[in-house]
Amino acid sequence: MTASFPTSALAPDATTPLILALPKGRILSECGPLLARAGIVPSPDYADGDSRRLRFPTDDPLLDIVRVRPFDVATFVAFGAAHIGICGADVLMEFDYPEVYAPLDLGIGKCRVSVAEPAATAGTDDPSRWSEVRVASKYPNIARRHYAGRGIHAEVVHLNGAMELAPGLGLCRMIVDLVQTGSTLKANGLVETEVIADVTSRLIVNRTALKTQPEAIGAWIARFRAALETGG
Ligand SMILES: Nc1ncnc2c1ncn2[C@@H]1O[C@H](COP(=O)(O)OP(=O)(O)OP(=O)(O)O)[C@@H](O)[C@H]1O
Ligand SMILES: O=P(O)(O)OC[C@H]1O[C@H](OP(=O)(O)OP(=O)(O)O)[C@H](O)[C@@H]1O
Repeated sequence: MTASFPTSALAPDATTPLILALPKGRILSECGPLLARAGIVPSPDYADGDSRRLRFPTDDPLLDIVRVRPFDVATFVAFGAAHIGICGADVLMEFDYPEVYAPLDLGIGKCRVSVAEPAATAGTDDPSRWSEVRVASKYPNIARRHYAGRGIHAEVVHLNGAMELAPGLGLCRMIVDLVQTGSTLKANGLVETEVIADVTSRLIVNRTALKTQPEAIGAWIARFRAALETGG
């Protein structure tokens, strides 16, 4: 997908802050220590769970943080609304934005994108004979690409959560979803049958911003790299 974006955010003057997009939820809590090691000190209300504010200054007048949904981080960065971000490789795979460059694996948010199906029927059919399959997923592009690679047309039912219910209720034959411990699959009578990709969170940057502000953005990449090295 190609993002065409306004260029105003990409070539700010020397006093306009860069914008770092962070994902709400589990990655945000996991990346706290990394942000601290990178020397990023958000304003105090950033930690206030009740605050409805979405954009926060930091102690660096040239860096602001925006807090967005995990799935939207790549889109904010691809369109140049944010210059830098942190998001899961699952999200990068799903959107596949050419404008997004992911220079660093942050090693947090480990999980995998997998295919799962009911334990009762797993292995009872030969998928190489299928021409189509109905799959429920929050990742329609990943799911379609995965099956297309095997010559199978995937009809994807797009769900945003509780995917594990779908096969048992007759909505689909399989699901493509994130698996970490496997406990959600187990609790819902499903088994993981294929791993499509291993996932960790990445530091991402907008390619045009990197070209127009190589020193500022390059310095942030270097700070995150150093923070990873000092974190062991
Ligand atoms: N067990 C897991 N389940 C889901 N996501 C995980 C897991 N482990 C790591 N992650 C990472 O966290 C990201 C999603 O975080 P989280 O589950 O907090 O958000 P979400 O439920 O997808 O968001 P939203 O509230 O917007 O629906 C994923 O993109 C993935 O990279
Ligand atoms: O293998 P596990 O450790 O059980 O983790 C996997 C579960 O975690 C995610 O859901 P999440 O908790 O984000 O809830 P959601 O349905 O709101 O996305 C994912 O969609 C799985 O349901």
